[in-house]
Amino acid sequence: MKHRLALIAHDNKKADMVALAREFAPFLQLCTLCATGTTGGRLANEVGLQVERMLSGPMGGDLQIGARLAMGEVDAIIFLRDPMTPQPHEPDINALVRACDVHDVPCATNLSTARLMLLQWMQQSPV
Ligand SMILES: O=C(CO)COP(=O)(O)O
Repeated sequence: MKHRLALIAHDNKKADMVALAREFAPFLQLCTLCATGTTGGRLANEVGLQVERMLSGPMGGDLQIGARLAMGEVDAIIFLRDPMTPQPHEPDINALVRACDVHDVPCATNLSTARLMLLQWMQQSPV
C-alpha cells in the first residue's frame, strides 16, 4: 500500500522542504501526499509533486491534517516547524503534534529526522 504522508513547513523552512522534496522526489512520487496550502503549492510548482492541498496552516490546515491523522488516514508527517518565530496558530500546531503522539504516528520536525524516516521507508519499499 502507498505511504500516506503529510508535508508542512513554516515560512522560514519552506526552502528546506522544497530541497528535501527534490532530494526524495522519485520516492515521494510513489506516496500519497497532502500538505498545508502554501507548502503544497510550492511542492507542486517547484518540485512537480502531486499533492492534495489543505487550507493554509493559519487558516486551519494543520487541524485538517490532524483530523485526517486521527481517523487513521495519515501514516507520517514531516512538519518543518520554525522554532525561532512565534506563530499565530500555535494551538493548532500543538494539537497536530499532540495528535501524532496520541496515535503514535511518526512526526519528523527537522530535516535530519525527515531524512531518516524517508530513508527507512525507501528501504522497506525501494523505488
Ligand atoms: O502554518 C503552517 C503550519 O503550521 C504551514 O501552512 P502553509 O503551508 O499554508 O504556509
